[in-house]
Amino acid sequence: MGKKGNKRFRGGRGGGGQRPQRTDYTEVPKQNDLFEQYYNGLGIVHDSELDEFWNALRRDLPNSFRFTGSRGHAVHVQQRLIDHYVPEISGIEYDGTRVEPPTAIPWFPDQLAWQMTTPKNVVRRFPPFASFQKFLVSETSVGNISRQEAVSMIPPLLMTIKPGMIVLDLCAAPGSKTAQLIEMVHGGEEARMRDVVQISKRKEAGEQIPNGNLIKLNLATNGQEGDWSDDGRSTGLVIANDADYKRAQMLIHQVKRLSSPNLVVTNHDATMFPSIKIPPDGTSSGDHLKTRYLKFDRILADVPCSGDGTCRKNVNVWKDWTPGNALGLFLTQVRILVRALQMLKVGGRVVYSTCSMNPVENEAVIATAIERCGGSSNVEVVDISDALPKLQRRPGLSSWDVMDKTGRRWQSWRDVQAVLAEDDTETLGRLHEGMFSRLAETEPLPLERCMRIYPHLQDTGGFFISVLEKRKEIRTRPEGEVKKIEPEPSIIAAVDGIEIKTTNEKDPIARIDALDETAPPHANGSADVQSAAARQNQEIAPNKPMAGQKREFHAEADAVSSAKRLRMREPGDTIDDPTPEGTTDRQVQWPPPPSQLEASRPGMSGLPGPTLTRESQQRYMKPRPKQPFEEPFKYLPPDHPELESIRDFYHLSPHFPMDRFMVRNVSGHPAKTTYYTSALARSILTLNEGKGIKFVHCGIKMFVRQDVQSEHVCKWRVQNEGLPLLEPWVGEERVVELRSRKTLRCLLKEMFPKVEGEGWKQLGEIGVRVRDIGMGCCILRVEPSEGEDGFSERMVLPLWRSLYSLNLMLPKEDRRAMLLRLYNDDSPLLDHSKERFETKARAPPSEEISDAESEAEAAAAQAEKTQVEQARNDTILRGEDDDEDLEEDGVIIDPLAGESMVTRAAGGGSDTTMEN
Ligand SMILES: C[S@@+](CC[C@H](N)C(=O)[O-])C[C@H]1O[C@@H](n2cnc3c(N)ncnc32)[C@H](O)[C@@H]1O
Repeated sequence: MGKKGNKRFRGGRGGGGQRPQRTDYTEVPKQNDLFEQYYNGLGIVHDSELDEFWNALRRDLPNSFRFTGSRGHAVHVQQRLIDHYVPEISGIEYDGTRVEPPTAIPWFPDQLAWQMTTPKNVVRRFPPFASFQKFLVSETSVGNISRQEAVSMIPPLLMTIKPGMIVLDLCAAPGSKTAQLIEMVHGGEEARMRDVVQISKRKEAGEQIPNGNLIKLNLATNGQEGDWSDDGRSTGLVIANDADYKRAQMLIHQVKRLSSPNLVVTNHDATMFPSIKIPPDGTSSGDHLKTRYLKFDRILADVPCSGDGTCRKNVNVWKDWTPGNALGLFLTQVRILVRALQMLKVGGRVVYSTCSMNPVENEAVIATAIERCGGSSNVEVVDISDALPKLQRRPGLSSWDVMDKTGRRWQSWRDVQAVLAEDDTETLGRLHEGMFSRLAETEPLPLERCMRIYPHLQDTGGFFISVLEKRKEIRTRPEGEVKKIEPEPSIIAAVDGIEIKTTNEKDPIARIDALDETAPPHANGSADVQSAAARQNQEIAPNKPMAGQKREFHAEADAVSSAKRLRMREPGDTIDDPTPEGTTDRQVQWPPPPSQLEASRPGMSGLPGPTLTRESQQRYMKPRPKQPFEEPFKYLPPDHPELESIRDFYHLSPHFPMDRFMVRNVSGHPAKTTYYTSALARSILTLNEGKGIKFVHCGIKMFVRQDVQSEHVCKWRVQNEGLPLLEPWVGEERVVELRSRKTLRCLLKEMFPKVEGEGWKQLGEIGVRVRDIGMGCCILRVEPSEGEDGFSERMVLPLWRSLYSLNLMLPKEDRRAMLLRLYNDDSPLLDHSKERFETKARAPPSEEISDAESEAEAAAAQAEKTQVEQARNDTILRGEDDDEDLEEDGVIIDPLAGESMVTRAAGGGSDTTMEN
């Protein structure tokens, strides 16, 4: 944990300049006439409930948190809360009344989410809470507890994710929902892997086990069906995307502790999320293998929104609420949802959510997106009334009115058109036909199947969720058909121009572009970096662009359109989809990769190309500002000498795949860190290299280079985050088994306990084993056992044996968290290396020690010193430095330090608020 400076959020999202002051919550009056008038008039709750509704919105939000990680592990941490802290807190009195202890959120499965009404500042400062506060801080810092608003936990629960599924989280930062998705994709993985190892060991021992039905033989998995094709490892994938690069980095930090090799993080505008190539399926079409693009089983569209449902924690909502906030986000929300539906498999589901209560951002978006996708025969609003039965909810709205930016209410688009005849475009600037309810239609959508959560129902924030299922491949209607009443803004006009042009084209590829256009490019060519909100503001800018500007946008957009056409004509590429061309997903890529721009220049491709102005060429060719260079992902050949040395030293089973290791540097040489990814992640990274897709993260650290003094010791030490995946396949030669609580406590508490001389005798049941095991990295395996001195939980930890001592290679914060949880011990750690080095420095040179002996000793001392430094680096890298980064982004490690875990940032959401 960082020690530098005050960890309380000081506002701002980095990027230089002065940090804004933190809002003094007591100073913001919780009152806003338009806000109250709009929702009172909408009738979203019965008149008799209105007082309760507004009173709840004005109260502070309870603190809620979730136990994270694999289910088995999360349950152990949760048990500590139940057994120890709940009884302890129940006895505390504050201000003369008994404190309410934390309670499990009733609708969340397995009691893995909790909430507490005691104010944060009381928990932080009132001494009787000190040990509970320490538990929360410690478990949060190591990632076992994640502070998350209760309603924000709902969308992933409605995604019905099964291990092995391909999942996309389109607006993912800061990542609290992504973390839930990752956990689901990895569900049951550890148990499956252990079973596979057991079975292969039994086979090796000569037992006759019939091939095929491994499930029947399972021990740990207890007959669980599912993701067995990769020796039990999860084959699923989570792609987490955010348009904001800094927030994408926050997300990476947030989910790092889950150590998923099945996670890929991208940085794109979701309205034009690029299509991702996957390997051909082996069937051929004519002379060529078909190019295939990734389609998703599940997509989460937790879109940027006005966030008025978060006013219990973001008090500025009271101050800043205007009807224009929602109106300004509508188009972006529709585009994101349409793009999600395009990328979905038939039978797959999109979960759309916002933390806004405004129907313009919710039901209107659902209806407009479904309409654009061809109606309810193509996309169904799923009935989720049976899901999460204990969750109090209200049905989606079927009719509503829309408040324009002056506060005037409109019942229907027809009313707007009537006034439009009088040319009142200034006031009505942001209204769109799609924002209005369609109750008058012959077959209205079953919007009551959407889910609305109001603050007074179960003391939460306000929230909206809808689950959509794709029934058929879709042909999206061009956005231009959704009429707007304002003068055409620049970019939209440009794209509409392209659409009209291309719709008349005979070329089917051009028609695909025309039919499927979901979002216009940005005026400044940096679509992916700019937030949708900022872009939206640009699009609805009332002023017409200057004529010159407009022409340039046409030229740029034409360039892209042409580049897309070229790309689709790559040799061997055919669209791998049985439905007619033009009806399905297409590639969206902005800006096009330089190679395509090269090819799109007149005369380069043999196809008619656009003429780019010099200025726009420069804009595409030069690196875009604020986009840090991402190191490439370079996979190592499985027979790379470094990998062979690893395989031999750790006696890795042949079942462990050696073709999924990669490094992140241009040379592709394993210099410092070797990462591991899932097979699908590898295919995606390699097939899409250089295609303009901005991958910003993938892979877990599996091995880190370590200085060693003996040539027989492997230079690659196992990282804790890679251990759960590797450990089942490591040979017994490098494993130390521990059974006693006392021994583990000693290893956690003491850094570098002595093994040399008689030191090993102090190390209990592992003493002889660690005395005799060769130097280098090994694995400490803690098996659960009955009895007082045993463990209820299985654990695996990296251990380093040097000539003199032994050391758990864990960051200090992990040691402390485990000591507190397993032993209720928060006394300081002991570092034996210091005293040993000091003693050695004081000792007079001994005449009896031979040169060879003293050389060996010096080498060993040096190795041990390196170990100490490495151990400290681990702590710094995973604790202090990261923490410093987080501070920059306004993330607070203290779990009770407010949901401003992340600062206000473009995007809104239950974890953030929209800046308008
Ligand atoms: C409501 S927040 C998402 C919260 C997140 N799902 C979570 O649970 O932690 C919305 C996010 O959308 C991002 N965003 C805004 N416009 C976007 C766009 N056009 N494409 C992708 N992401 C966008 C914002 O940067 C913000 O991080």
